[in-house]
Amino acid sequence: MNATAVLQADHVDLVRDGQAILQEVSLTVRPGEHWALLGANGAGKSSLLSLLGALAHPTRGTVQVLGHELGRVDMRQLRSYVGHVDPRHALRSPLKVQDVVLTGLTNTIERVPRWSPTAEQVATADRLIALLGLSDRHGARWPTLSQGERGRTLIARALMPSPRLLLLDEPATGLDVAGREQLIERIDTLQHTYPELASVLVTHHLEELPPGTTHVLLLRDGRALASGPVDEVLTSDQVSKCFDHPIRLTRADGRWSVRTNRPARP
Ligand SMILES: Nc1ncnc2c1ncn2[C@@H]1O[C@H](COP(=O)(O)OP(=O)(O)OP(=O)(O)O)[C@@H](O)[C@H]1O
Repeated sequence: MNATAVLQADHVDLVRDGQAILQEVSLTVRPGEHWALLGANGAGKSSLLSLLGALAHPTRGTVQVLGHELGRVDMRQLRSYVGHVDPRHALRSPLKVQDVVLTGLTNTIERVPRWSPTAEQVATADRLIALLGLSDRHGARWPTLSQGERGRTLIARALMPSPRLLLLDEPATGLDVAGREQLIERIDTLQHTYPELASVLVTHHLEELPPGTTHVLLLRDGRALASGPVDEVLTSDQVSKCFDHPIRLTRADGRWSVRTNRPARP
């Protein structure tokens, strides 16, 4: 593995029920890099993220997460070093925000009976709650949180064990425009606060890309269409091919927007 890489996938294939979901996908993520996995519905983004988060094994090829090759290490232990933010977080108890964030230390969804955090761990949780803009919701209970507040709580939770890698699976799905903007602002803040942290964010909306995105992998039908620094990969031409639609891509103040590229009217 590349000595400095946080993640390295080499020629990865993933087959499920006889169907090729990923083919020949390679990706190297280094500290401080912020990758976006972009592609249409069904392109294979979440499947790739599940390999990077040590939730599944590749059918062929190798995946190394934090220097450990999947298949040769205890996947459960490896998972505890990766901050994985899954919007389908199945919490049933009405835990307070602070308690939800603290479950990041036990890597469990519910609170572990008879486990209690140290004063230092509680202070870390409070610092992360503030970083994610949730100080005024500190004591609020999970069922009363808005979807945006839940998403930011889960990012704070994922950061509790000081991971070197943060995986974000469609973090802005279902958010209104204010919720989306607050999320992007907080992701921007945390990227500046932890300059060594690497991240991989899955989305199909280019408007949701944080301005700190450094690299992009465009996936189409399970294959990498293009991969590399954001300015080289995010072109109207390549994004049009990725989504199989004529797209005009523009960037302003570090953010992207897309329109259908219609021929000019005579
Ligand atoms: N366990 C599985 N068995 C069979 N097919 C699967 C399985 N998991 C995913 N697939 C298929 O693999 C393809 C890629 O799915 P995946 O969820 O990775 O795509 P995605 O790019 O994340 O899509 P979306 O943007 O809609 O979330 C889809 O066609 C999906 O139906």
